[in-house]
Order: sequence, then structure tokens, then C-alpha cells
Amino acid sequence: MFISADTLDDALRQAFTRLLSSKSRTSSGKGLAREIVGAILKIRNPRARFSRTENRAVLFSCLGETLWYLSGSNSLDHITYYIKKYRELSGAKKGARLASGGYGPRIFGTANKSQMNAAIQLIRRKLADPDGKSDTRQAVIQIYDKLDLFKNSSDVPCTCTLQFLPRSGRLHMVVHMRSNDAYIGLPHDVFAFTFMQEIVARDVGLELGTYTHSVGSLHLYDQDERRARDFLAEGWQSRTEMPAMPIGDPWPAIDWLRVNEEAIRKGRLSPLEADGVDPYWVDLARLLRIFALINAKNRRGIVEEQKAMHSGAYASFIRRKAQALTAASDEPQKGLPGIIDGGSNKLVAVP
Ligand SMILES: O=c1ccn([C@H]2C[C@H](O)[C@@H](COP(=O)(O)O)O2)c(=O)[nH]1
Repeated sequence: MFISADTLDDALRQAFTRLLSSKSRTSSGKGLAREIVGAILKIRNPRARFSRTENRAVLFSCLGETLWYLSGSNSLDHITYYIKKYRELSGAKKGARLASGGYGPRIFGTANKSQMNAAIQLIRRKLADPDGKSDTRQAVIQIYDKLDLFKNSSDVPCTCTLQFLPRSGRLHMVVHMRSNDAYIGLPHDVFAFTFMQEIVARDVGLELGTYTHSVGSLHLYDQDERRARDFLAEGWQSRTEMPAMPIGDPWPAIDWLRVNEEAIRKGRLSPLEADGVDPYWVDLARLLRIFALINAKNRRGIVEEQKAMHSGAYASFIRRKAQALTAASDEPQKGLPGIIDGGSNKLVAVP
């Protein structure tokens, strides 16, 4: 099956439509599902990586999971803050503290054994080729490992490889997954990998190219069928896209965001400076703050936070989330997170 789409929402619409009419059924320890064997989804605008529709509004968990990968951690406590059902979904063993199939350590490893770093260096070397032979087919990051086949675990990475292809000033990406759950996994995976694509493109100074997602088993669990039908019935899958990542080396800002992410997740609200950090990244920190405020049912704080956002791209998404909180929980509760001072870009705790 080949799907060609401008946006993630459009790719989801086409994938759900095909899956819901698929007669092919699969049964695994993780449930009954409809399945397509061999699927390729090509997304022309990788910045259109989050769904704006009502029941697929998963921006916070997508962002949280992406930052979990970028932190190089596979701590289950970290990811379950964003995706409560992660243990169950990943097949992690009861009582486990680490996700053995987590992508972060596999992609980023240790400082001198980072596949991400090595792939970037390879692309950089090619781009500097004096004869202009800058195309490469070798910038591949391996996630699924041959040793995974010998493990008796149900937490095995679903993603096999990430490949970056610099071509004519643009950076394309091709990802192969052995297994992908279309309803929950797919939007999260596309978000994370297209975000990494943009990071690498910025790092090596190329424009963003296309994103191609190849899957061995693309499936829709029976338990998600109704929600997939609801998604299609909404009928207004949009063209929402994230703003462009600022040009230049993105890693200092990513480090800044990771420090903020950890502080917000742990409820530590000591002031953090954002001077000199591009509003693109500050907005992402604000989204993380909004997620904490939603958990704290602090509607007023969310409104303040939204007012301070630089980009309007996330506005309708946040508004819907805020509306879902009842007026009864308007007042922040004692000891719960405060707001970000919009004027100074400083994260401050509200007394
Ligand atoms: O990044 C991921 C990780 C997992 N899954 C889904 C695919 C399967 O539904 C399930 C893993 O089950 P197995 O393929 O390992 O049986 O989790 C994804 O969609 N994306």
C-alpha cells in the first residue's frame, strides 16, 4: 500500500480508511487487529506533524516522547508522565524501571558512541566534498538490533532504521518500522522522527525534504476502530503545521529545553532563564508547562501561558484542552505549578 499525503492528518485519514476496509486480520498477544502488510506513507510537509482533530490531539504526548528520546533515557517513570499507558503498550515487564526497547539510548548512546552524531558527521563530510559528490545512502541509524531477536521480551523496538538522504539542498528521511499501530503509535512515531529530521536538517544546513514511513505490519486494533471512525467522521483534518525550526545549530536550544522539561516534569519551578533562546523553543517549553497545568487543573494558568505563546500554531489545540477543564477547577491548587512570565521569557513559579 502506498499513501502520498501533504500532512500527517491526511496520511492518517488515508491509512484509517484503508485499514477499516481491510479484510486481513491479525492476532498477537497485544490484541486483535486489522492489518496491512507492507505499507508506505510519504508525507511531503514533515512540519505538518501533529494532528489538530478532536480525538487525535496528542501534541503533548508526542512532544514529551520526542524529548524522552532526545534525553537518551529509557526511564519508564519519565515516559509514563506523558503516556500513562506506556508500560502496557510497550510490553514492559511488570516492575521494570527501564524500557528495554526504548529508542533514546539506541539513537543517542553515549557521547562518543552516538549514532545520531555519527550520521550527522557523515552527512557533513559528504556536503564538504570538494568534487560536490554530496549524496550519500549511508547515513543510517539502526534501532532494532539483531540481538533483539534472541531476547525473550515483548518490549522489542518497532523501529528498525532511520535514514537521512541529503539531496539537492534538502534532507529527506526514510524510516522503516517492523510493526506500527496506526491509531496510537503512528502519529507519535511520525512526530518524533520528522522532528529529528528537522533537527538534522538544521544542524547540517539543509532545507527540509520529504518524509517516508515504511511499515512491515501496519495495524489498527479492534479496540481503536470506533475512535478511528470518529476521526474520519470529523471531516476537517487540517493543514496545521509547526513553525519552522530556527536556522543554525539547534543543539544548545535542545539542551535548554531538556533542562526545562526535566524541571517541569519534576515540579521544580525555580526561575530558569530563556534569554537568547529563540521563541520557537520557548513555545515548546510553554507547551510542557501547559501539560503540567492541565494535570493540575489550573485553567487560569493555562490561559496565561497561552497568551504568552509566540506562535499561533498551537492555539486551537490548547484552547480545546483548556475548555475541557471545568470552571470548578479554575483556581490553582496549593503547591501546583505556576505560570511562565510572558514578558521576560523567564519561567517563574507563582507563589
Ligand atoms: O514506536 C512504536 C512502538 C510500538 N508500536 C506498537 C506496534 C505494535 O502494536 C506494538 C508492539 O507489538 P509487537 O509488534 O512487538 O508485537 O506497539 C508502535 O506502533 N510504535
